[in-house]
Amino acid sequence: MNRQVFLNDTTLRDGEQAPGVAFTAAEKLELAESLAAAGVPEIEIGTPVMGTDEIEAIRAAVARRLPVRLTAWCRMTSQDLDAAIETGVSAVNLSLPASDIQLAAKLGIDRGAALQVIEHMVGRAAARGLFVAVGCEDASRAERDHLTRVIQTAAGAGARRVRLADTVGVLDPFSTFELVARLATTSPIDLEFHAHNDLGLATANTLAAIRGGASHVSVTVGGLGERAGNAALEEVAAALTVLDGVDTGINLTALPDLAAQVARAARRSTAAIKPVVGSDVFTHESGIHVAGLLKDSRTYQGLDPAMVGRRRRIVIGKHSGATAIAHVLSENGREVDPDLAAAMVARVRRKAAETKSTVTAAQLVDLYDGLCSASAGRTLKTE
Ligand SMILES: CC(=O)SCCNC(=O)CCNC(=O)[C@H](O)C(C)(C)COP(=O)(O)OP(=O)(O)OC[C@H]1O[C@@H](n2cnc3c(N)ncnc32)[C@H](O)[C@@H]1OP(=O)(O)O
Ligand SMILES: O=C(O)CCC(=O)C(=O)O
Repeated sequence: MNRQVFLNDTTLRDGEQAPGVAFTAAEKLELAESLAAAGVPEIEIGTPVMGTDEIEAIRAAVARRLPVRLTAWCRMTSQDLDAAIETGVSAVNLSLPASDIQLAAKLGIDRGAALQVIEHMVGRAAARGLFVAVGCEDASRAERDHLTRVIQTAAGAGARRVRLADTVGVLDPFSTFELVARLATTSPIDLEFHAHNDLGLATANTLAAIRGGASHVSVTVGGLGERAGNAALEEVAAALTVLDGVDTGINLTALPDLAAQVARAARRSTAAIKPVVGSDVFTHESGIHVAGLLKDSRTYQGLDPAMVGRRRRIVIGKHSGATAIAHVLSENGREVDPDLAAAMVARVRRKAAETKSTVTAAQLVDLYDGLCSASAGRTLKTE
């Protein structure tokens, strides 16, 4: 794909909306600095209307003059916009529901009234010299022609971008592509897609949105966010690089540390199998895989760990074969006697099954030395 894609990281806004997550002002600032250092071009920094603490935290981030756009999330109300203006940010995302379900239940207004609110509030924010994005909450369940009218109204009033949110995570990559492609053909301004991961499709939908014409996508570190979270920054950045050759400007090698920093501040652990940043995603145990990898790493490696600042790791366990065992033993000063290889595989398998764990290098050496002694004893007896 030959065009630029911009990541809007919302770890500090939607990420912090994850249950029980509460970043301190200092953590918010440190995370904003790390995100900027990693090359993220835009950060949704928070929700000013939450009160003075949030306003102060955002103000502190603004004062750092980081080389990123800091955007404040606002409902489409004067109260929210005024709070955002107090923070000193240069950009706001003014959000209004787009679906009939949310317009009726939350605000008690219809589509026509929603368009009037957009025209008025976007005009007000733009007149203050702010970069204005309009957030269409629940766009995935909105009537399509209404979305087109929202985009036209927002653009006419001075908005520079419209964000289409799959707020409850009900799109799949096909419906995402269809939605975004349809709107992109007539949109006079940039489109952003904001995914949620309720069905495990956030990253896939984000990639589909980009194919459909979205120039911007919302992401969070580790996918942290409401309910099942958002599209993970590290997954989207790595996938765009590996699959589409798109340079997002993100330093991929910074992602593991960034994920650890967010996990610490969020008091959340990172799953071992979490793509890109999980502890085990570049670790191999299966005999067939290790034997292949040792000949050519491309056999079982779709993402080069070095690309994201990680290293391949080989461990010994229930599924190890003779090649892997010989390899690890050789690294630990033992050259395996070919006559003992099969017996060694059986011993390793038994040990791993008993301990329900991997076999450490020290344990492996012990097992091998024990096997050698037993074998030497048998030889002596037969002589
Ligand atoms: C999908 C998303 O992620 S949306 C973002 C969600 N983020 C948050 O909720 C941030 C944290 N929230 C808060 O701190 C508080 O809810 C506040 C400060 C925003 C509002 O607090 P309160 O005044 O106590 O309102 P409360 O939380 O009870 O209800 C939300 C109100 O916002 C209104 N509202 C919701 N979305 C919008 C919108 N886009 N535009 C205008 N009003 C809206 C609701 O209708 C409701 O109004 P009501 O009290 O008249 O019914
Ligand atoms: O309207 C927006 O800006 C997006 C809000 C959001 O986080 C969502 O709808 O999931």
